[in-house]
Amino acid sequence: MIEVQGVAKQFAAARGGWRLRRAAPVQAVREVSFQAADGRITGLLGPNGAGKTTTLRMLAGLMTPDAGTLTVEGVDVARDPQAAQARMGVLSDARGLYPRLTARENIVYHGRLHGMAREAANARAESLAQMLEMAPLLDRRTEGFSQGERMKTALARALVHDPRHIVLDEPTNGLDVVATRALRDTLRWLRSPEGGEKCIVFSTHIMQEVERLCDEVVVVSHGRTVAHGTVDELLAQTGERDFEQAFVKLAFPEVTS
Ligand SMILES: Nc1ncnc2c1ncn2[C@@H]1O[C@H](COP(=O)(O)OP(=O)(O)OP(=O)(O)O)[C@@H](O)[C@H]1O
Repeated sequence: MIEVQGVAKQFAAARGGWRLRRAAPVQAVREVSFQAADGRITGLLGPNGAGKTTTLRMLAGLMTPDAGTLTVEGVDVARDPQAAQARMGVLSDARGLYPRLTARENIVYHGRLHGMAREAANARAESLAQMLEMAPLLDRRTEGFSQGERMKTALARALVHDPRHIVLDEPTNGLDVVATRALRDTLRWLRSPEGGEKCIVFSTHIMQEVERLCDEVVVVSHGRTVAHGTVDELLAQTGERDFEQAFVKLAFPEVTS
């Protein structure tokens, strides 16, 4: 279970050009709260700039919140980032692969960072490659990989230590329809009892992604959680039949009221 309670994050924004005056700080996240249960796929849905990536970076322990708490299986991410990271697989927006290493080396290296023995990490890389249909890629250097190949490698790397919690930032970005379907199938399997009933959180601004995949939806707008529920609950709450219309009502009340 992942719990995010009242998190906030501000960035100091520097003004560019020859005028080195200070610009107003950016309040990227104002008050985001949600719970994500095991065996469920929870989607963080919001427009561009809503604060999704910043929230997931705080959850991954890559930056500390100014306020609020984030816990993974009860472990406070800010207090004990290593223990929280051991329980989490993170696919960040920047896939961040080492281009000179092969896909296998990228995956095994990550497993080693999580304390796995080389043989165990290698065996896991092989089984993940089968599951993600990327076996032919395993021994190629990742330099020059396509978006889809990069995503699969990064996902295998995130899953190498068999984490109970999986956090993905816009995982379908740049993927074609076949790769997107394969990713959806993988996430559904990871949610199932056979796949280990993982707790899966992912961010997106794609409505169809949420309708097809999510058990729970957290709508984030202007740095705040503005709604949380199943797709059907959000439709009922807004009195809409079309989810895109419901989302616009929830995320941009100033436009629709
Ligand atoms: N390092 C940073 N420095 C300054 N401002 C930042 C920084 N990171 C994010 N922001 C700002 O914080 C706000 C929220 O950004 P964030 O990337 O979290 O949104 P998002 O919901 O993921 O958007 P998108 O869907 O476009 O990726 C934006 O206005 C962004 O410009």
